[in-house]
Amino acid sequence: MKKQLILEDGTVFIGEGFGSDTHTIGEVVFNTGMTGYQEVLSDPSYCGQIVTLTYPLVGNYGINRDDFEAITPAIQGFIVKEAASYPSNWRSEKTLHEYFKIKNISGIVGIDTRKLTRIIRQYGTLKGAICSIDDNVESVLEKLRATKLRQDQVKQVSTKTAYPSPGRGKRVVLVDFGMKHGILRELNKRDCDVIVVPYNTSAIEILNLSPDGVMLSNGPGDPKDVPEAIDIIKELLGKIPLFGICLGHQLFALACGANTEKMKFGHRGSNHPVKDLKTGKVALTSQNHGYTVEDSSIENTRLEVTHIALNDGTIEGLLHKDFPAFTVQYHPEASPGPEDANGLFEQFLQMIESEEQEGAYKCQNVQI
Ligand SMILES: NC(=O)CC[C@H](N)C(=O)O
Repeated sequence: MKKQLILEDGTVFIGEGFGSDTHTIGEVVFNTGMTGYQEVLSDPSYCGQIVTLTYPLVGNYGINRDDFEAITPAIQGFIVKEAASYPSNWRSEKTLHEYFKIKNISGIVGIDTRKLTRIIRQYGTLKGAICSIDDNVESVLEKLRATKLRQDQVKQVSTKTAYPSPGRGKRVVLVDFGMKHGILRELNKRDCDVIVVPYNTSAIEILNLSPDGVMLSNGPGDPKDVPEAIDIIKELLGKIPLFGICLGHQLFALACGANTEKMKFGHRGSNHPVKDLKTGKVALTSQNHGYTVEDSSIENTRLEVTHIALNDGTIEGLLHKDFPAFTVQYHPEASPGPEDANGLFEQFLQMIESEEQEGAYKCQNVQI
């Protein structure tokens, strides 16, 4: 079935449909990774977004049972240049088309994704619709422009109930704002005894689980749409070691009095260079974000900028000057992408260890 991709600036692309035939509207964003499409399409941070990949060949190694970042994908649609009909890999169980059909997600193939990316880079992130070739462009455009994108994505993708992911090491409460399972895998790999909790779990409930440290996960949407999470982090700060990733980093910054702003087209890919300002070392990182911590807002806080993006100088890492807490805008768990920054999980565990030795952050005064 032929489909069209209509952008809010009026551009129309014609392509072939794959997956579900449902019409879909979302924010169109591009990812520059050359591999890792399965992790991208299942990353909950893309909730509400239609993703295009700049790399032209997609689906070559199929879809397997192991590489999901979440079991239920939250993306709104997928735009590719070429989707492999005959994947070749021993782990492959389905084609992209079969998977999208089962999950009822709309895809479009045969699109000039480089042209599309140039439009997004020039215009900024914009709304788009994937619909049937028979739909009237003017009426789709009218609907598209009138559509207000949802603001409750974190609520949509966060777990509804807490669950354990056991280990024999440090006890970590992982707050799920739309967690990529890669984060949980990295913690479990280091033998952490993890309890994953919903995004709106109160600070008291978290502390009553007697964690040694708290992780703030990645997640979709604008951090300012989750004020309850900002309040929870404010309460946790200084009581327990904290480590935040991506949305967790942005929420932490807001909780510490800094500000966040929307970027023109964001950072999404697995090849973003980030500089550690202390060591001068550069790591290649996996990224997926459309918001950033505003540079000038750091001045009046107790935060120190530890990392910056080499492509545009935006903030990529923060450290609290008074309390054991640090966060990064990029993804040390990779999935997909380079593992240069993987050591941050060790850094988190070392931070917990040294706080324990000092005996400073044993949760005193917590009411049960
Ligand atoms: N991966 C993430 O956690 C993304 C954070 C936030 N939703 C953004 O787009 O900036």
